[in-house]
Amino acid sequence: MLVLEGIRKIYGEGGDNPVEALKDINLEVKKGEIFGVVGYSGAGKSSLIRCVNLLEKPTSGKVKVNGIDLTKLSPKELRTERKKIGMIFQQFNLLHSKTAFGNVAMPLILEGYAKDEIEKKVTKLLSFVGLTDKADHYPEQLSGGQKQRIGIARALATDPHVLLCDEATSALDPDTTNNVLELLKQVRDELGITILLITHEMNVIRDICDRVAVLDGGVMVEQDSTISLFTEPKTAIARSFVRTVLNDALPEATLRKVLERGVSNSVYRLLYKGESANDPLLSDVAKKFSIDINVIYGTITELQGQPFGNIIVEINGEPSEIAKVVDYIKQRQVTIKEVVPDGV
Ligand SMILES: Nc1ncnc2c1ncn2[C@@H]1O[C@H](COP(=O)(O)OP(=O)(O)OP(=O)(O)O)[C@@H](O)[C@H]1O
Repeated sequence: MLVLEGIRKIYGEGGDNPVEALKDINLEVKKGEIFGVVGYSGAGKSSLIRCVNLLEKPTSGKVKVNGIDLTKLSPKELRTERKKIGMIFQQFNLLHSKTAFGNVAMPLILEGYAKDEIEKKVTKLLSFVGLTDKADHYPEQLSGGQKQRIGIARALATDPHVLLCDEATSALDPDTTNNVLELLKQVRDELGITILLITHEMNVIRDICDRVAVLDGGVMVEQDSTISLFTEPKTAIARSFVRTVLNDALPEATLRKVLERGVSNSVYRLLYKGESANDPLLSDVAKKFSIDINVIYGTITELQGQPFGNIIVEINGEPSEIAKVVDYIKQRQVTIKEVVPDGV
């Protein structure tokens, strides 16, 4: 549905201080998917999302929407194709002189829709975003969450196939963020719209994204399903993002203390996904093997509606018996990794 091929963006090319903001970005967002790009400030997120609708022209590379390469189109053709791409912004970008109704109507007025058609469409969109009663309110009379709902309704006015979200919840408090994320899920589930979002907030990725890419210094360093990235991040930067919402690092001092307790103990991290999170694994292990097992730390959260357990245990026993336990746990579809001092 949305394909980026070899996207590079260099600001000030040919000048004294060129900035290479994007370096060979390749990604494919499937129809009906919610895809998140996460990165720290300056990673290139805004450049990337602006390259998708050609608000920023990529220095090289292709941007394909439904197989059409937008970089090859004439200005007129691009105007037509752009209607298939809606966008919402961190600061909402509403017109202050227009009511909620007027803001949502704006793209339709620009498209030359008839008055009764506009009336019908805007009424439907305001109802979809739950703000029918705010139709006559001006932006300054709306809360941040309501403004973003109006922004979403406006973006949907031209029936886009893709919705781009530029830090759409970064200006909102946690409760309002959840409400707006729920609405974005509804946009995907009920209207079948594909969503590409950029954010620096890992909770946004955890709560609504099917897949995620990590951007660092203009390079896409990791790309995976959300559940895999949370459970098995491969790069240090992905791990640090995951830890902003799942603070699962065992303090070094605690780890050393546990390891100093006995000569024959080891510490392991167990990661349970999906159904296996509900298995009584630890009590099975304690019954089957001649070891002692103690939980040092444990959480169970939800990722993509599936339970995800992250537990750190101390296992006391003979090394050969511990090795058998590790094998047994692996067979139960649970990831098990030894935790060592100064490890990750
Ligand atoms: N118009 C511009 N001219 C020159 N350099 C730019 C321009 N826009 C962005 N940059 C540079 O490109 C790099 C990536 O910036 P970008 O805004 O895309 O990152 P970001 O991840 O969105 O950061 P933030 O979250 O802070 O907005 C930065 O080094 C930035 O200074």
